[in-house]
Amino acid sequence: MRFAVPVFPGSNCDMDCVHAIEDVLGEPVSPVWHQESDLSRYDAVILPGGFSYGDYLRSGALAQFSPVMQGVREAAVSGKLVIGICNGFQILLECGLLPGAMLKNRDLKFRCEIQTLCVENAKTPFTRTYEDGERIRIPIAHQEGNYYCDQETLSGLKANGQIVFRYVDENPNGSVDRIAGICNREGNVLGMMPHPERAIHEWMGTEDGRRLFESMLQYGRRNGGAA
Ligand SMILES: NC(=O)CC[C@H](N)C(=O)O
Repeated sequence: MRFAVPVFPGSNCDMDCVHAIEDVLGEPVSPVWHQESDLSRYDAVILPGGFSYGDYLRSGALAQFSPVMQGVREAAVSGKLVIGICNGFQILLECGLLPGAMLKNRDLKFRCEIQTLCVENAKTPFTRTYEDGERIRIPIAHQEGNYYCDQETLSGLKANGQIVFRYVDENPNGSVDRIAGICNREGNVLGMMPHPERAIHEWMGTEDGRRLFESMLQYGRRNGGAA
């Protein structure tokens, strides 16, 4: 399974994502500069965290116009797996591949710490090796992770099983309904604020992120390489 990691000016978790795929899966993975627009040779896309375009205007607001987002849209529409982590999630919201918006953290502070999450839907291609209701520990690191959507959108997310992760012990950023990660209706596009790529080795303090990448590979293989 071939993974692409788009790199925007200001991305800073791109190589962590590349290492996660190499270390956990041993699958081919390439950083792709944001000016490329053709991602057709890849089976899955990981939009990494960071501060694309310096978070100017709003996090992810400018990155949505990078040429590589054309390739990301095509991958999403064709059913390939697309995951946005932190700034990647913010970009997916800005470009409309996922519903809702991100506000500044309720306390206006950058929060960088391990959080306990509940896996709310273990049937997605990204969570199939977890259990429904399982508690996992994954770090967050953001200042604009206060997920917001209106009541109608929230009802739709709940009804369709699109809430994939929720914060458990506390709500670190003030997100609606303690949301930490959501997917699209089809389930092939996931956005999450916590960083699974920072949770893949014991020395990182938690290895609970490994199974997310393993889930993607398992799903991709069952679907003939391409997800
Ligand atoms: N690690 C990240 O991707 C966090 C950066 C993000 N732009 C923020 O809201 O702070």
